[in-house]
Amino acid sequence: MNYRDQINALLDQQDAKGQSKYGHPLEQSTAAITERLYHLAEELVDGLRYTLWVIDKLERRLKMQVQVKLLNPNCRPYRKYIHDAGFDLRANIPAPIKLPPDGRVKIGAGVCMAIPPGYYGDIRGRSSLNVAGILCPGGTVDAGYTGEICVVLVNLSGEPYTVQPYERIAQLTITPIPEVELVEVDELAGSERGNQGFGSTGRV
Ligand SMILES: O=c1ccn([C@H]2C[C@H](O)[C@@H](COP(=O)(O)OP(=O)(O)OP(=O)(O)O)O2)c(=O)[nH]1
Repeated sequence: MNYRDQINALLDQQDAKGQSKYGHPLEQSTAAITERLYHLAEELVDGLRYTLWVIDKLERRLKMQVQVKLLNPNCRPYRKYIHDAGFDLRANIPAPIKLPPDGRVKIGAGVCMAIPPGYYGDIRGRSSLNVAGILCPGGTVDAGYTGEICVVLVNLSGEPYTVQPYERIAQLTITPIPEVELVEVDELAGSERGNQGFGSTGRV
């Protein structure tokens, strides 16, 4: 019997006017039903909690765990929404840094990560900074690299840019790498594109 049926069965013990069908005084009958309903509600909440706990456990089984060591508690990699591709990396700097036009800088992100074999950390720009002309040329964090992750920024905005302490300056995705073996040959198998590249297909 589901909970709704159990509740209705309890209520059925009283007639439409609230009188007990079994001859118990009204107060006694109502108190007994209310108490039983409280117990049902407790069982329901308990069942719900357990279900959520099991869902969480099952979901964790699907997740790859990556060890993270924070060099600064303000630099925890940040993901605003659970399905975001990247974790934002922050500038681990105690004071603002001025980046002149055309200047470039390497900034520690205050975090080390043990990226598992078969994956790499792909450092990419944030669109908000890209559009402002503060570009991250990208970087590769190899599995096995345990030093501080650093971010390179280049100022192509034409104006000075001040990087603030703990500002989110780039993002890092954890990206799978296919197993690859390079096989040396004298000639590559032919293809339609051949050696045409660098704009050979035109602009439009
Ligand atoms: O933007 C970057 C690029 C690299 N690294 C770290 C992680 C990476 O595993 C290591 C080496 O990077 P990469 O192989 O790109 O540099 P390299 O110039 O080829 O140096 P190495 O001779 O150390 O491989 O430096 C960063 O923290 N940020």
